[in-house]
Amino acid sequence: MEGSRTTCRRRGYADEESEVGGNRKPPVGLASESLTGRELYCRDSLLLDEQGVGRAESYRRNGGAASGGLGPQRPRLTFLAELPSLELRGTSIAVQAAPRDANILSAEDSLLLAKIDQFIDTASTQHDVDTSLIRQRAELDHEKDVSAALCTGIPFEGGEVKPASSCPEYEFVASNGRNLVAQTSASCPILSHDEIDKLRSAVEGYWSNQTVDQSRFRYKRKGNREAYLKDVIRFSRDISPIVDRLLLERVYPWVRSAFAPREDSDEDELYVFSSLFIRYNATEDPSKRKTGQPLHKDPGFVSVNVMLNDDFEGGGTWFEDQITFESFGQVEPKATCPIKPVGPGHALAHYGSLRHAGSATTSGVRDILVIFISKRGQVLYEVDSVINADADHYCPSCDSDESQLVCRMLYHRMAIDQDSNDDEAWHCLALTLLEYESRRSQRNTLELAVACLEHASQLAQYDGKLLSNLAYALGLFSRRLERPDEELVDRIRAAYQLSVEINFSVEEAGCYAAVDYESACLNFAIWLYEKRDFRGAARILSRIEHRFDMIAEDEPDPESRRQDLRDAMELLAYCRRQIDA
Ligand SMILES: O=C(O)CCC(=O)C(=O)O
Ligand SMILES: [Fe+2]
Repeated sequence: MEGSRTTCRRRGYADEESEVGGNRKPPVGLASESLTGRELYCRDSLLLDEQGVGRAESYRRNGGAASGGLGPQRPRLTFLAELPSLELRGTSIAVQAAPRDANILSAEDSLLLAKIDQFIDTASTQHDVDTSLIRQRAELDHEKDVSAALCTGIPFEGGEVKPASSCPEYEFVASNGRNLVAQTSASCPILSHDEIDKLRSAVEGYWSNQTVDQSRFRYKRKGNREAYLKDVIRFSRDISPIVDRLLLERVYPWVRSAFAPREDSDEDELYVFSSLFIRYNATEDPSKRKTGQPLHKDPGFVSVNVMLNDDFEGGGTWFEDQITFESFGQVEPKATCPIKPVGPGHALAHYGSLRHAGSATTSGVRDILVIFISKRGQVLYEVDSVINADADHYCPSCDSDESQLVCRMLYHRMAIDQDSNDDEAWHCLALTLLEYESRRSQRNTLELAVACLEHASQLAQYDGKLLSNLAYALGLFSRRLERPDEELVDRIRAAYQLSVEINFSVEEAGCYAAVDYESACLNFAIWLYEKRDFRGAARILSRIEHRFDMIAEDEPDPESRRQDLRDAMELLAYCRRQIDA
């Protein structure tokens, strides 16, 4: 749940003034900083931190969902297969589907990884970083996760192979032609009405027993709540048999059948890494901004999302893969319609690594139970998510910012090792390289970062944030060239354009993407302004002209969003004056 990759933090590496057309001055009235505000999205924590909790909890609080591709586990580094080709021409991008179910790299990608390894190797020697400690720590963390899950009393799958009859009937909801989301069939709810009633009243009891609102999710709205399943069980023991039955007789057999043919090993055993009741409450939301979750990946292997009621409007889960290139420019139901289970007691199940969002509940209250299923033996399964969440303080032994950055690079590199199709691992690695580059300019760092971003964009064709960062990095790259060629300029334009359209589609689907959308528009416009394309810049900026009213005070950082919009409006006014002149 929660968290996701929404946050944008201004990064300090874009201090250049415009050099286009000999105009080295910012436009009248526009502070030079605002022109340098090309942001790199960073995927660090969105949620408040707290000490002394197990990782499954701190994960949610820290916004670990922001990150790590925790997809199906695959063997470590294997080589050679085709990755999709990304062609950017004009403003359209033609992409072939990524072969997600193979952890395989082309010779070219292996070469890229070898260069990255060499880079990290040199940097860790320079900064005296002990890379083996990092690996050990990740393994230890995994052991702690499993022990913490054992302590909850929530049952693990066990070794016994269940009869086929115990698996609920289900069908796949095609997502871009691939079988990635399953839903239970109409005749086969996984919870009865009676069970739902018991679970909901246990949660209500748990909540009403809390003297203070303990919710720690930053995206929470007034009236929204969440509760860990394990805490609710501790509060109300009589729901234990319902949970046991749900997991042992329904959820585990379903996840097995749909996503995980059984391997012959204990290590393969499924367990609940974390599970939460979530209440989206649109009736108490004073901002009327509705209530949902921004795009994110989940921790673990497969997520099961159980519907507990249906007397609300809006809501549902929306998957980034529902976007198609054909859908831009038109409101296409397939792209904008979130998926809902067929009724209360029914569920969706999807790979945790499939980026998704909770679409806004527009009226009433929507209750769901989300269950994050992991595999016992996947030592590094959570590496990337936790690193994303904890990147800045994961390595207390690092005594400098640079050595921290080297640690982060290594973490992301480990995540790629584990799942070479983890687009966010490539993306995060690129951002870390860029940050390192901004502190310590070193040959080839920018090139490596761009190559990682390109690679990530082949794996995740519909990631608006990624495309904006790719365009930004390519922009940095092109400034270093004496004469950037047309093709590069076209690529930057196409990536920005696509980022804007994708973020627009995400909003159309009822999901929160405001900061991403506005930043993509602003960054694109700044780039166009630098090219003295005032009309183009004005066209893009006019898309975000009337959005001040959409900012609510309970957003994570309303002031920085307001500042971005102010900058955008100043630039828009300047561009319009240029057009009129
Ligand atoms: O609201 C939804 O359906 C999405 C929930 C979700 O993605 C989560 O809790 O991780
Ligand atoms: Fe989720």
